[in-house]
Amino acid sequence: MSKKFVVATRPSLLAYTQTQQTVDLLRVKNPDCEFEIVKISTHGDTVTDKPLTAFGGTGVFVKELENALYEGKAHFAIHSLKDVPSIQPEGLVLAAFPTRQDPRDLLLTRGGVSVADLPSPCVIGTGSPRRMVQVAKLKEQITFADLRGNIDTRLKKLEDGQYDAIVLAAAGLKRLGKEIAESAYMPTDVCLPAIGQGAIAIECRADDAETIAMLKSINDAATETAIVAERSYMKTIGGGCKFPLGAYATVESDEVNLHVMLGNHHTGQIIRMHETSTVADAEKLGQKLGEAIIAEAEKQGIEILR
Ligand SMILES: NCc1[nH]cc(CCC(=O)O)c1CC(=O)O
Repeated sequence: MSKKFVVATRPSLLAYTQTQQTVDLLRVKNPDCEFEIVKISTHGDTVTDKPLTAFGGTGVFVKELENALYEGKAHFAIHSLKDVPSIQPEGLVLAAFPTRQDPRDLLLTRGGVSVADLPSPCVIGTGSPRRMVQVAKLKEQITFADLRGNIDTRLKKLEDGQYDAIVLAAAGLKRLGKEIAESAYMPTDVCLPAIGQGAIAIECRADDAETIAMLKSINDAATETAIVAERSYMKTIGGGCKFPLGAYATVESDEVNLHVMLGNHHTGQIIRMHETSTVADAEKLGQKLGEAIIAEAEKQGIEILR
C-alpha cells in the first residue's frame, strides 16, 4: 500500500519530537507510505500564563487536532495520552498505542540536592493537584507554586531560583534525550503517575479503515491493556483534573496489575488501592477499583469534586 498520510501534532518541541519518533516507527513498518507532519496549536499552547486547573474543561491540548481530523486536514493525530480526555468524541478512535515510555514523575531539585537537604520551607513548582498531594508527604513545610511552559522553560525557572525543586514527567525529558539523575525518579509507590503518563495515543477517524490498519502496525498490546485498565478507572470516577487522580497498570504474561489513587489536595488525604486481573478483564478491573475507591472515599469523608 503506497499512500501519503498527513500527521497532526502540537507545535511544542516535545510534541513535535515524539511525533517524529512515532512516524519513524511507522516508516519502518510501512516502508511504502509517505508521512507529512503538520503543526497545529491548541488552546493549551496559546494560553501559557494561567494554571491548567483554571482553564475549565478537559482536552485543552487535543481539541484543535481533533478538529483537523474531522475536517480531513490530517489522517491522524499524535497526542500524549495523559492529555486525552476519558470520553472519546463521536467518530474518532484511539487507533494505536506505541510501547510506553517511563511513566514516573521526577522531582528535580536545584543543584541536584537530596530531598532531605532541601531548605525548610521550600517551594516546589507544579500546578498538578495529583503531584502536590503526593509530593507534600515527602517532607515538612513544602509550599507549591504553579509551573507552566515547555520543558526548557520549566528547567530554566528551576535554575533561576524561582523554585527549590520542580516536578516533571520522566517521559518528556527522555524523549528529548535529556540526562536524568537516578535520584530524581520518584517510585510509583511514592508518586503514582497520571492516567496514561508516558504513553502516546494515535487518533484518527473511526470510519478510516485504511489509516487504522496502517496505525495498528505499531500498536503494543501490553501498553494498550495497561491503558484500558487505567482509563477505565478514570471513566468510573468521572475524569477531569479537579481532584487528584493517579493510576498505573503493569502487564505480565496474562495478568494486569492496577494501582490507583484518589486524593484531596486541600486536606492532604490520599487513598490507594491495587488489584490484579486477567488481561481480558482489564476494563472491569479499572471499573471495580474505581467503584471501590469511591466507596472508600465516602467512608473516610473525602469529598470528591465531580
Ligand atoms: N501535562 C503536560 C504533559 N503532557 C504530557 C507530558 C509529558 C509526559 C507524557 O508524555 O506523559 C507533559 C509534561 C509533564 O507532565 O511533565
